[in-house]
Amino acid sequence: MSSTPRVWDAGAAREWVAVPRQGDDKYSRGVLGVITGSTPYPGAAVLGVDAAMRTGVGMVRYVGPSAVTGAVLARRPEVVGGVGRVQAWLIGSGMDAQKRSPTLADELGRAVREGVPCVIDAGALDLVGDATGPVVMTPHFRELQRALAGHDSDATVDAIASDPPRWAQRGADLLGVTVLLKGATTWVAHPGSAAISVTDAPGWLATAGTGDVLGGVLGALVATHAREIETDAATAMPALAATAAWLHARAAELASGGGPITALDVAEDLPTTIAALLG
Ligand SMILES: NC(=O)C1=CN([C@@H]2O[C@H](COP(=O)(O)OP(=O)(O)OC[C@H]3O[C@@H](n4cnc5c(N)ncnc54)[C@H](OP(=O)(O)O)[C@@H]3O)[C@@H](O)[C@H]2O)[C@@H](O)CC1
Ligand SMILES: Nc1ncnc2c1ncn2[C@@H]1O[C@H](COP(=O)(O)OP(=O)(O)O)[C@@H](O)[C@H]1O
Repeated sequence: MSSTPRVWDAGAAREWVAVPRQGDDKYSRGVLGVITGSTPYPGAAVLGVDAAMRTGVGMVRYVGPSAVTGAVLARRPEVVGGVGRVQAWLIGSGMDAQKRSPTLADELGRAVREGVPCVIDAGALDLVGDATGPVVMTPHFRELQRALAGHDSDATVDAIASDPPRWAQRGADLLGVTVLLKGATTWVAHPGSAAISVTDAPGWLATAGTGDVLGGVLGALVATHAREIETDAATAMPALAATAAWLHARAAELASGGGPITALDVAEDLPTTIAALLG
């Protein structure tokens, strides 16, 4: 796609944050199903779920091993455990695709084949092609290289790092999904559309777990825009991805104030960031 990339800004982001309408209840606002985390990486589930709830969503249903569910509930008692009806899925953060149990493979397979929008991260990126609903995938450079390995032998980590917008677009075109490519600048690409950039995130964001927080933000935005996605997924999915990256960057800026941050700091500053945006 040769069109000039669009730089996402506050005006654009404001259009894609769902404010509860009078008469809404938790189900009409949207429910996010989450299958993230694992015994080696329980924190990824905690971070993503906390970020999703702080972005604003009717409810989160979490599905995972009992020890990880315990960690999620210890941080967020509002979460409901177990499978149920959802408007979107967030899957893959804090998982290793090489170590997937049959039970987890079954849960992930059912989620991606349900036809609802999916945010696919880290250890579930190999399932992008199995999804039957709209998908936004959220790789960093190494993860995009792995996802494209069977499609384009030129997709090396160095090549992706040297031209992220080109490779985000290539990924979107080859895989037929929205790609949010993480890095110092975040690039969002969708087949046949101009790329979007999200700039000016603080370098302090380069710390463990901030990608898991971004997954939660995006999951909440997707779950609360089911109607818009059903009407026009090609517009909604890239706009929601860019809005998630924009909120994430601004929350990081607020949390940082020029100093170091942790991933949880970013999640904690999401409500204030959203309130300031809605102003
Ligand atoms: N709190 C949580 O639960 C968190 C959970 N997380 C979860 O972890 C999972 C894996 O995510 P990831 O991005 O680390 O995976 P991946 O792309 O395979 O990278 C591995 C590459 O890194 C490199 N490498 C390693 N150490 C290095 C070093 N010291 N210095 C330099 N290089 C080093 C290593 O290189 P090598 O050692 O092989 O040479 C290899 O190339 C994922 O599911 C994510 O969600 C994270 O979000 C964090 C918080
Ligand atoms: N140098 C940087 N400047 C600003 N943001 C960055 C920089 N490096 C990484 N990020 C952002 O930090 C997050 C890191 O996500 P990810 O690589 O998935 O880490 P993790 O797996 O530890 O959560 C992404 O949102 C990415 O865009």
